[in-house]
Amino acid sequence: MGMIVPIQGKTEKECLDILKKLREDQYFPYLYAVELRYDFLEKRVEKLADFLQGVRNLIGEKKLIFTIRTNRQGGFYPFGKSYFQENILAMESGIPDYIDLEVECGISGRESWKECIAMVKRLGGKVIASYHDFHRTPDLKECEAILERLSSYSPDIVKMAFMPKKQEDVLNLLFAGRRWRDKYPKKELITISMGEMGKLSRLCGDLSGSSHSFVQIFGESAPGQWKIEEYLKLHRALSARKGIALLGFMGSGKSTLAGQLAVMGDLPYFETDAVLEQEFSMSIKEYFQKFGEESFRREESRVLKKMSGREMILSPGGGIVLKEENRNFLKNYFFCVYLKVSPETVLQRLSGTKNLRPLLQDKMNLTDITEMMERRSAFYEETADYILEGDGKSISECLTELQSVLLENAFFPAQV
Ligand SMILES: Nc1ncnc2c1ncn2[C@@H]1O[C@H](COP(=O)(O)OP(=O)(O)O)[C@@H](O)[C@H]1O
Ligand SMILES: O=C(O)C1=C[C@@H](OP(=O)(O)O)[C@@H](O)[C@H](O)C1
Ligand SMILES: [Mg+2]
Repeated sequence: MGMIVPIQGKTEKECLDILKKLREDQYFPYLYAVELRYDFLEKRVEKLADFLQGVRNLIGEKKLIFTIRTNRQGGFYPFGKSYFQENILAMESGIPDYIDLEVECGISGRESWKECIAMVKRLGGKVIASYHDFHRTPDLKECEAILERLSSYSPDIVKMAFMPKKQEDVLNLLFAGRRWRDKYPKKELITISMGEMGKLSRLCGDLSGSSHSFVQIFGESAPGQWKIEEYLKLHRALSARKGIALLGFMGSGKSTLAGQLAVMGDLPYFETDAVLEQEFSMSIKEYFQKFGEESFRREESRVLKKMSGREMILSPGGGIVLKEENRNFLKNYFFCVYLKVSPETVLQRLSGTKNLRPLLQDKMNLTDITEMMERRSAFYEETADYILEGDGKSISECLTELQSVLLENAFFPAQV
């Protein structure tokens, strides 16, 4: 789960000062995004593009969420026509990555939201369709209906935050999110049960399907937010997904990158192939010759199932995703990165290698590699939490990208 820090300065200068402090903070590399709560500003910003550029200069490549929380949904901005205008103006600067748009469910005016969302997208922005109630939690059925209504606007992220009055409220919200996420596994979701009672909801995204959590460094923007240092520790302890798995076709660089990543993160490193080679005292090539692929796949799955519950870097064989049970296991226990490369890259990297893959023995040509890759690529994509486009990137470029993705998803070991 990626951590998002809200910025709530009352003036432009205060926001920029907070961001300067944030940039120097030891936890800055761990952030997924910074949320600028525009409604906290006491005065409308005259030169919004300049202000946002100042923000961007301070946060570098971190994602920026521009949020105007209105007085209808727990914020300070008076709802009206200018709500849409300010959001569009912000996006016209081309600087925010996301615009948070409060979507009113069950009232007329759907067209205004649709228009605004279309405009944000046309300007190159992404949309978080959000819905908050700081006083209550709707029942399970209504939570589910709200999620459907929010997703009917085709936003990039759906966000729902409610205040619980009883324990059941927390569970209902989480359950509604879980069901929604199972229905739309590739869509992103943030579900929050607020206050002390709901604090667990901010930590258990693996269970509830929630992708990100708002945390505090300089004070909370909504009740129940964890302090970043608490969040990092607790999330790691509670999450079933403790490992990091590198997936991809033969030659995509799994073994190479996993080995180096393990050193960088001081983590144990496992290769399903190496475990099997040791167990059977023979190379993978010899195993294929003696026992065939079917037997190899059985043994490979067996070894994989032993790899849960520990922090580690895992480099499985490229064919691990062929079995559904393996894909599910990987999704449940690992943050999965798909190293995506073209058939040309595979051919170039594996031609002349001593470690000849048995499945490519008579197939070291573009046509056969392409065909085999096409049979697998949907499985890699389905299993991946992140896709790293590897063509043309050096090993060290891949490592740098991997490290920041893992930090931003609270997966790399805390060095703080
Ligand atoms: N980013 C990269 N750029 C260039 N060569 C690479 C890169 N990553 C891996 N390689 C090389 O490609 C070959 C296959 O890499 P390997 O890690 O064994 O892949 P896999 O485990 O996915 O089959 C090795 O010779 C390795 O040095
Ligand atoms: O893709 C595959 O089916 C295989 C990939 C190999 O590992 P690498 O992906 O590390 O080459 C190895 O497990 C075996 O030869 C089968
Ligand atoms: Mg390998």
